[in-house]
Amino acid sequence: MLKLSVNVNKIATLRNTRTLGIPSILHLSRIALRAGAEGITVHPRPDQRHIRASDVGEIAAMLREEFPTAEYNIEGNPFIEYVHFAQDYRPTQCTLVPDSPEAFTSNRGWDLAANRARLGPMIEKLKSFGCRVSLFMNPEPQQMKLAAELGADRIEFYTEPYAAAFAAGDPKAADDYVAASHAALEAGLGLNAGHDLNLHNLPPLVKAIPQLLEVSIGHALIADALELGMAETVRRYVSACRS
Ligand SMILES: CC(=O)[C@@H](O)[C@H](O)COP(=O)(O)O
Ligand SMILES: NCC(=O)COP(=O)(O)O
Repeated sequence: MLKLSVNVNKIATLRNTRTLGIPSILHLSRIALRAGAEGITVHPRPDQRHIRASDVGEIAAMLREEFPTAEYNIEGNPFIEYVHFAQDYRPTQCTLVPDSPEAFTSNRGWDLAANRARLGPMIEKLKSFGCRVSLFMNPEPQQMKLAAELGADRIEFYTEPYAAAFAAGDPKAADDYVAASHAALEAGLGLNAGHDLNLHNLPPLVKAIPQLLEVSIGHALIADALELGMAETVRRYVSACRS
């Protein structure tokens, strides 16, 4: 069954504009998990623009104590601090992403041939911590065999191009992903997907690639949560104004 991992980066983005601790990442993660999400994803970036080092540990402790079957997915370029996160908190899954520290958001998958000397030992180290390792990848069938040879358990398709093509009405939006999924499955890899997935583009992707194991969704999900919660919230504030 396809699992949903809720990416809470954007909750931290809002929280970080004040020093009040609201919205609370822990509280909203609990709500997400109680509503049926199977996991929580964070992407702590070196500049701590959203998720802070302290969040990574606090979420790990909360999941361990309150939701022991939930999956914890930590994404990032495996610089030294990332490795410490994996070693200290033992997430279910390490998703390795090749983004530069100053990148606006994740914007590409790995070039495995160019990074094999770094990734091979890194994957081995992360797996020695008991973590599943997933590589963030463009839908490129020719790279899948090497992903498996480097020791990855899964790949996560970088779905921004799919989301953009879908939004533009391209009927072939998922075709490259389907081709790459065949190569990945053939190589023995599990399949995840993420980036710019939303309520509209997710169902056709799942239909095209029924073998998907996990999607991690943040930006659109948090935006939808604001929209779907706005009317009730305003009703309560109006009522508070009249009380
Ligand atoms: C790895 C990935 O696809 C990302 O979507 C990422 O986790 C989002 O990061 P930001 O929230 O920093 O844009
Ligand atoms: N791995 C993708 C992710 O965690 C969330 O991406 P987005 O939904 O914030 O674009």
